[in-house]
Amino acid sequence: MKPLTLIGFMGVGKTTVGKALSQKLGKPLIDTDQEIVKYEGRSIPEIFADSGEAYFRKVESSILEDQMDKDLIISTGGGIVTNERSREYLKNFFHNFWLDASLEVVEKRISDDEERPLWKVKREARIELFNKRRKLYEAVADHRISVDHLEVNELVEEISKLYL
Ligand SMILES: Nc1ncnc2c1ncn2[C@@H]1O[C@H](COP(=O)(O)OP(=O)(O)OP(=O)(O)O)[C@@H](O)[C@H]1O
Ligand SMILES: O=C(O)C1=C[C@@H](O)[C@@H](O)[C@H](O)C1
Ligand SMILES: [Mg+2]
Repeated sequence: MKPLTLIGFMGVGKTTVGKALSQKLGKPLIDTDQEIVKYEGRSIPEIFADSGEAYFRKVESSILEDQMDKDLIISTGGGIVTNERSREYLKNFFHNFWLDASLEVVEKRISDDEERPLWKVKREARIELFNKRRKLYEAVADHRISVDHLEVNELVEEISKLYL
Protein backbone atom coordinates (compact mmCIF):
# COMPACT_ATOMS: atom_id res chain seq x y z
CA MET A 1 0.00 0.00 0.00
CA LYS A 2 1.41 3.39 -0.99
CA PRO A 3 1.74 5.96 1.82
CA LEU A 4 -1.17 8.43 1.95
CA THR A 5 -0.27 12.06 1.37
CA LEU A 6 -2.29 15.20 1.90
CA ILE A 7 -1.35 17.91 -0.56
CA GLY A 8 -2.78 21.37 -1.12
CA PHE A 9 -2.37 25.08 -0.56
CA MET A 10 -1.33 26.68 2.75
CA GLY A 11 -4.11 26.57 5.30
CA VAL A 12 -6.40 24.02 3.63
CA GLY A 13 -6.03 21.72 6.64
CA LYS A 14 -3.33 19.19 5.71
CA THR A 15 -1.79 19.08 9.18
CA THR A 16 -5.13 19.13 11.02
CA VAL A 17 -6.73 16.46 8.82
CA GLY A 18 -3.50 14.44 8.88
CA LYS A 19 -3.62 14.19 12.68
CA ALA A 20 -7.25 13.04 12.67
CA LEU A 21 -6.64 10.54 9.85
CA SER A 22 -3.65 9.13 11.68
CA GLN A 23 -5.87 8.39 14.69
CA LYS A 24 -8.69 6.93 12.63
CA LEU A 25 -6.46 4.65 10.52
CA GLY A 26 -4.00 3.85 13.33
CA LYS A 27 -1.01 4.85 11.23
CA PRO A 28 1.80 7.24 12.16
CA LEU A 29 1.77 10.78 10.80
CA ILE A 30 4.74 12.61 9.36
CA ASP A 31 4.35 16.35 8.76
CA THR A 32 7.09 17.41 6.33
CA ASP A 33 7.20 20.99 7.70
CA GLN A 34 7.72 19.70 11.23
CA GLU A 35 10.38 17.22 10.06
CA ILE A 36 12.31 20.01 8.32
CA VAL A 37 12.19 22.22 11.42
CA LYS A 38 13.39 19.29 13.57
CA TYR A 39 16.17 18.33 11.16
CA GLU A 40 17.39 21.91 10.68
CA GLY A 41 16.95 23.06 14.27
CA ARG A 42 15.48 26.37 13.05
CA SER A 43 12.08 27.73 12.04
CA ILE A 44 10.68 27.84 8.50
CA PRO A 45 11.00 31.66 8.26
CA GLU A 46 14.63 31.35 9.41
CA ILE A 47 15.40 28.68 6.79
CA PHE A 48 13.80 30.78 4.04
CA ALA A 49 15.60 33.95 5.16
CA ASP A 50 19.05 32.44 5.73
CA SER A 51 19.28 29.57 3.22
CA GLY A 52 16.60 30.38 0.64
CA GLU A 53 13.57 28.58 -0.73
CA ALA A 54 15.59 26.31 -3.04
CA TYR A 55 17.43 24.87 -0.04
CA PHE A 56 14.13 24.35 1.80
CA ARG A 57 12.73 22.45 -1.23
CA LYS A 58 15.77 20.17 -1.35
CA VAL A 59 15.40 19.18 2.29
CA GLU A 60 11.63 18.77 1.82
CA SER A 61 12.22 16.48 -1.15
CA SER A 62 14.69 14.23 0.67
CA ILE A 63 12.29 13.93 3.62
CA LEU A 64 9.57 12.85 1.20
CA GLU A 65 11.95 10.33 -0.40
CA ASP A 66 12.65 8.82 3.05
CA GLN A 67 8.93 8.00 3.47
CA MET A 68 8.58 5.79 0.37
CA ASP A 69 7.37 2.25 1.13
CA LYS A 70 6.38 3.17 4.69
CA ASP A 71 2.90 2.52 6.02
CA LEU A 72 2.04 6.02 7.15
CA ILE A 73 0.28 9.31 6.50
CA ILE A 74 2.14 12.39 5.35
CA SER A 75 0.90 15.95 5.64
CA THR A 76 3.01 17.93 3.21
CA GLY A 77 4.00 21.58 3.04
CA GLY A 78 1.92 23.66 0.65
CA GLY A 79 4.76 24.20 -1.81
CA ILE A 80 6.10 20.65 -2.11
CA VAL A 81 4.67 20.35 -5.64
CA THR A 82 6.86 23.21 -6.92
CA ASN A 83 9.86 20.88 -6.86
CA GLU A 84 10.11 18.57 -9.85
CA ARG A 85 11.83 15.75 -7.97
CA SER A 86 9.11 15.85 -5.28
CA ARG A 87 6.40 15.79 -7.95
CA GLU A 88 7.95 12.68 -9.50
CA TYR A 89 8.15 10.93 -6.10
CA LEU A 90 4.55 11.85 -5.35
CA LYS A 91 3.24 10.63 -8.69
CA ASN A 92 5.09 7.32 -8.60
CA PHE A 93 5.28 6.24 -4.98
CA PHE A 94 2.46 7.91 -3.00
CA HIS A 95 -1.35 7.97 -2.93
CA ASN A 96 -2.14 11.68 -3.07
CA PHE A 97 -5.24 13.43 -1.71
CA TRP A 98 -5.53 17.07 -2.78
CA LEU A 99 -7.39 19.13 -0.20
CA ASP A 100 -8.83 21.90 -2.33
CA ALA A 101 -10.18 25.11 -0.79
CA SER A 102 -11.36 28.39 -2.25
CA LEU A 103 -9.05 31.38 -1.83
CA GLU A 104 -11.64 32.98 0.47
CA VAL A 105 -11.53 30.05 2.89
CA VAL A 106 -7.73 29.99 2.82
CA GLU A 107 -7.64 33.71 3.59
CA LYS A 108 -9.94 33.25 6.56
CA ARG A 109 -7.85 30.44 7.97
CA ILE A 110 -4.37 31.89 7.71
CA SER A 111 -4.61 35.66 7.88
CA ASP A 112 -1.41 37.20 9.25
CA ASP A 113 0.38 33.94 9.95
CA GLU A 114 4.04 34.63 10.70
CA GLU A 115 5.04 31.02 10.06
CA ARG A 116 4.25 31.08 6.34
CA PRO A 117 6.75 33.38 4.57
CA LEU A 118 5.20 32.92 1.11
CA TRP A 119 1.88 34.23 2.42
CA LYS A 120 3.41 37.52 3.57
CA VAL A 121 3.06 39.20 0.17
CA LYS A 122 0.54 41.54 -1.50
CA ARG A 123 -2.92 40.13 -2.23
CA GLU A 124 -2.37 40.12 -6.02
CA ALA A 125 0.73 37.97 -5.54
CA ARG A 126 -1.23 35.60 -3.28
CA ILE A 127 -3.91 35.18 -5.93
CA GLU A 128 -1.30 34.48 -8.58
CA LEU A 129 0.44 31.92 -6.35
CA PHE A 130 -2.89 30.26 -5.51
CA ASN A 131 -3.85 29.87 -9.19
CA LYS A 132 -0.42 28.66 -10.27
CA ARG A 133 -0.31 26.09 -7.49
CA ARG A 134 -3.72 24.59 -8.28
CA LYS A 135 -2.38 23.29 -11.60
CA LEU A 136 0.52 21.59 -9.84
CA TYR A 137 -1.70 19.87 -7.24
CA GLU A 138 -3.97 18.71 -10.03
CA ALA A 139 -1.00 17.22 -11.88
CA VAL A 140 -0.08 14.86 -9.03
CA ALA A 141 -3.42 14.28 -7.25
CA ASP A 142 -5.12 10.88 -7.27
CA HIS A 143 -8.21 12.46 -5.66
CA ARG A 144 -9.44 16.03 -5.24
CA ILE A 145 -11.45 16.73 -2.10
CA SER A 146 -13.29 20.04 -1.74
CA VAL A 147 -12.82 21.15 1.84
CA ASP A 148 -14.78 24.43 2.04
CA HIS A 149 -17.96 22.97 3.52
CA LEU A 150 -16.69 19.91 5.35
CA GLU A 151 -15.69 19.43 8.98
CA VAL A 152 -12.43 17.66 9.78
CA ASN A 153 -14.24 14.41 10.75
CA GLU A 154 -16.22 14.42 7.48
CA LEU A 155 -13.01 14.81 5.50
CA VAL A 156 -11.47 11.92 7.40
CA GLU A 157 -14.48 9.72 6.53
CA GLU A 158 -14.31 10.61 2.84
CA ILE A 159 -10.57 10.08 2.56
CA SER A 160 -10.65 6.76 4.44
CA LYS A 161 -13.25 5.41 2.02
CA LEU A 162 -11.08 6.29 -0.98
CA TYR A 163 -7.80 5.00 0.46
CA LEU A 164 -8.02 1.35 -0.50
N1 LIG B 1 -12.19 21.36 7.75
C1 LIG B 1 -11.86 22.42 8.49
N2 LIG B 1 -12.82 23.25 8.92
C2 LIG B 1 -12.51 24.35 9.64
N3 LIG B 1 -11.27 24.73 9.99
C3 LIG B 1 -10.25 23.96 9.59
C4 LIG B 1 -10.49 22.76 8.82
N4 LIG B 1 -9.28 22.21 8.55
C5 LIG B 1 -8.35 23.02 9.11
N5 LIG B 1 -8.91 24.06 9.74
C6 LIG B 1 -8.20 25.18 10.43
O1 LIG B 1 -7.46 25.90 9.42
C7 LIG B 1 -6.18 26.31 9.93
C8 LIG B 1 -5.06 25.81 9.01
O2 LIG B 1 -4.98 24.39 9.09
P1 LIG B 1 -3.59 23.58 8.88
O3 LIG B 1 -2.49 24.21 9.65
O4 LIG B 1 -3.92 22.16 9.17
O5 LIG B 1 -3.32 23.81 7.34
P2 LIG B 1 -2.13 23.27 6.43
O6 LIG B 1 -2.77 22.85 5.17
O7 LIG B 1 -1.36 22.24 7.19
O8 LIG B 1 -1.24 24.57 6.17
P3 LIG B 1 0.33 24.65 5.70
O9 LIG B 1 0.42 24.30 4.27
O10 LIG B 1 0.71 26.05 5.91
O11 LIG B 1 1.11 23.69 6.55
C9 LIG B 1 -6.11 25.78 11.37
O12 LIG B 1 -6.48 26.84 12.24
C10 LIG B 1 -7.14 24.67 11.41
O13 LIG B 1 -7.69 24.50 12.69
O1 LIG C 1 3.16 26.96 0.28
C1 LIG C 1 4.37 27.00 0.59
O2 LIG C 1 5.25 27.25 -0.25
C2 LIG C 1 4.75 26.70 1.99
C3 LIG C 1 3.83 26.15 2.85
C4 LIG C 1 4.15 25.77 4.24
O3 LIG C 1 3.50 24.54 4.55
C5 LIG C 1 5.64 25.65 4.45
O4 LIG C 1 6.15 24.47 3.85
C6 LIG C 1 6.38 26.84 3.91
O5 LIG C 1 5.91 27.99 4.58
C7 LIG C 1 6.14 26.98 2.39
MG1 LIG D 1 0.73 22.06 7.64
